[in-house]
Amino acid sequence: MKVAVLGAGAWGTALSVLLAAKGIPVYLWARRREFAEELRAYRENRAYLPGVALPALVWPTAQAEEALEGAELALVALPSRAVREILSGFPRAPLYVSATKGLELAGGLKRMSQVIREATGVDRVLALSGPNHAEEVARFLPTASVVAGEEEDARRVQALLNSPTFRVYTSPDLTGVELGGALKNVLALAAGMVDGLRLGDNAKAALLTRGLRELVRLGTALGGKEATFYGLAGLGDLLATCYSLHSRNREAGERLVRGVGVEELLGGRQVVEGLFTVRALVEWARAEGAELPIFEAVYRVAYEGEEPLRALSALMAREPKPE
Ligand SMILES: NC(=O)C1=CN([C@@H]2O[C@H](COP(=O)(O)OP(=O)(O)OC[C@H]3O[C@@H](n4cnc5c(N)ncnc54)[C@H](O)[C@@H]3O)[C@@H](O)[C@H]2O)C=CC1
Ligand SMILES: O=C(CO)COP(=O)(O)O
Repeated sequence: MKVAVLGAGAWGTALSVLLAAKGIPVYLWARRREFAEELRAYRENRAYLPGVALPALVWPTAQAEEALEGAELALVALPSRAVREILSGFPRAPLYVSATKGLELAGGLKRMSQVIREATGVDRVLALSGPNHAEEVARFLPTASVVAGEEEDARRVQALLNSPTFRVYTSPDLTGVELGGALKNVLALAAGMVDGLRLGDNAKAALLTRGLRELVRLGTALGGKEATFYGLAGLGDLLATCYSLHSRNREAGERLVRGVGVEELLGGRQVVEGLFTVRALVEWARAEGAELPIFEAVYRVAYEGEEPLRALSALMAREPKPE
């Protein structure tokens, strides 16, 4: 058994640690040769997941052939904007699991499993998503997650990843599981804005509850199942992200209200997926005429320079209506 993990950021590293702890050899692919060498030398990902030792069974490499040759599956933990380009040029794996949380706008909104399928020509693509901060998973704190896709493959991946500290559920709702993971990142930006503005717990609860409603409305319109959005990959991940000090999306929301520009956040070392997702989503929604007031408000603050308080006041001033 050999697994390739593509992407040596926090999440790819945490998943590698998890698999290695189960005795499974992992080839962890990093984009830069010097970085793969650094990982091998220090046996620690000092840039993205400091303080966690890399087990001997994790072999960092920058060579795609070495990572993928003979691998039974590839776990994709790349930033969403890199998935298509990177996988297009790589040798194929028989089975892919997307651990990336994002959306692409290219001739319509695409989920990461669709991007992987298009880039590789491989149909067997699943998604792994849930309330899963890498910092906690890699330290073996109790965590639950969902692997979604075709039943037999989902069961296989469940058996591969499930461990005493990482409980994996299966789901047939690939669309819903992927959308939950991508859309909650936008609400985490909004949560960070509320935190940064010190608007209080009531405001945050209201925003997230109404945001969840918007997420469910959009997610079901895009083909996800309502129940999925109230499960681990929806509400579960929304809570973990919006109330966490680990979350890069929540933190980016705080930084936006402190006046940090979106270009700086987009160009940062760590990926802030919500900023890419909200851009894809709002461009799509405007073209389609879809109404997404909270997602729109996040977009206007991030990309159109609207004052965050003004955007929130506009939400409060909408026509009163039944819940
Ligand atoms: N960090 C976490 O707790 C979790 C992250 N995820 C998802 O996993 C994906 C990866 O996130 P993290 O591992 O947290 O990233 P990270 O922020 O820790 O690191 C970014 C990684 O992306 C690489 N990178 C940057 N630009 C690239 C490019 N153009 N091509 C290839 N690689 C590039 C960097 O070298 C680095 O390895 C994201 O979609 C994220 O939403 C999902 C669950 C948990
Ligand atoms: O998806 C995550 C936890 O489930 C990580 O969230 P951030 O990308 O905001 O850190």
